[in-house]
Amino acid sequence: MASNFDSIPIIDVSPLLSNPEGINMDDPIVFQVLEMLHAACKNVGFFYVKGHGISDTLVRGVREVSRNFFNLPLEEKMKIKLSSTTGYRGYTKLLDNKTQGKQDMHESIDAYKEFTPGAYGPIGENFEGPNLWPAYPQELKQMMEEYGVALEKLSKMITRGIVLALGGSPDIFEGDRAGDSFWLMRSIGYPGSGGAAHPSAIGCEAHTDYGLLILVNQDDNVTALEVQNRSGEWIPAVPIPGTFVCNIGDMLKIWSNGMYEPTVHRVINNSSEFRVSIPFFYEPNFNAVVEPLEFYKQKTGGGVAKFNKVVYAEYLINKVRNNFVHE
Ligand SMILES: N=C(N)NCCCC[C@H](N)C(=O)O
Ligand SMILES: O=C(O)CCC(=O)C(=O)O
Ligand SMILES: [Fe+2]
Repeated sequence: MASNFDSIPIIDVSPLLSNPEGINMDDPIVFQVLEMLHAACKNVGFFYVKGHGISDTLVRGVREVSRNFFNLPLEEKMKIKLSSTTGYRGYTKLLDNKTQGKQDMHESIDAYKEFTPGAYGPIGENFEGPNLWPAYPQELKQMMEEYGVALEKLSKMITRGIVLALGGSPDIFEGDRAGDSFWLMRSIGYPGSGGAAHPSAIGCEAHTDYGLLILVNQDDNVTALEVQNRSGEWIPAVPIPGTFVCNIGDMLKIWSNGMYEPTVHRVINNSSEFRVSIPFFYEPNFNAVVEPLEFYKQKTGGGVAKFNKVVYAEYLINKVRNNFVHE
């Protein structure tokens, strides 16, 4: 559970990425990184990731190109409108996103992992693609696709680090669990309070995220993401250039039998600037059956499962059906 943290730790993950053969547990520097990952997941549920190896050009580029898209006239943006008939892929205008039943002061483009129609059975039909990309800026599709590949790899390595920290098998989340992650990436635009929004409008209502691990690529010049500690105080995730803000999701709580719990967070853009952020949601496989793992049951609660199992696709569709004002 979140402690009374007053800041969000910064973790340099480069030692986890430097060995192409895998993570070298005998390296004392690696060991230190793993300890930090465990402590951050356990006490805060959030940490900054630096030393991730993803080029600044790509990280800034996807934000700039997304910003150029959000600057287009609404009519143009609505050409790629998200609905229940587009597999929940595409653009959603201001106030049409809902979090915890409240309308959010943000607009977004959602892109999920693409899959062959039929591959996930009847429930999978809800999410059948393809992703919808705009004609302008024409480079958005290619940049986001490159970004998705890079972020999936990074998420996988951080997830391995979290498991290794307690001495688990590094591939515990591979295969049927998250080896074929049904990831989502969202480009999000939050108007400044001088713009379309009224002052202090909630950009994204307080919530936890659904999946395994989330990496947020946020603008450098606006502080808007806030993370709640145990006393209920909101701790700002002040942008640190060159980092991602990483947090854990609901499914990691179940898999880890409560060792790690997601932390409530929200977004309020009180600045006069339009803010862009791009969370990458690293999720279980679409059809994953998520239940407390033996390894974590031994580490928590004396081998007893504290949570019932969940089929990720069912959990997801129940959430997503309530995420939009219009379909
Ligand atoms: N597949 C996933 N993870 N979707 C999460 C999107 C976030 C929706 C919204 N902010 C909410 O939290 O309700
Ligand atoms: O924009 C952000 O910084 C985070 C957004 C978020 O929490 C979400 O979309 O789940
Ligand atoms: Fe979130």
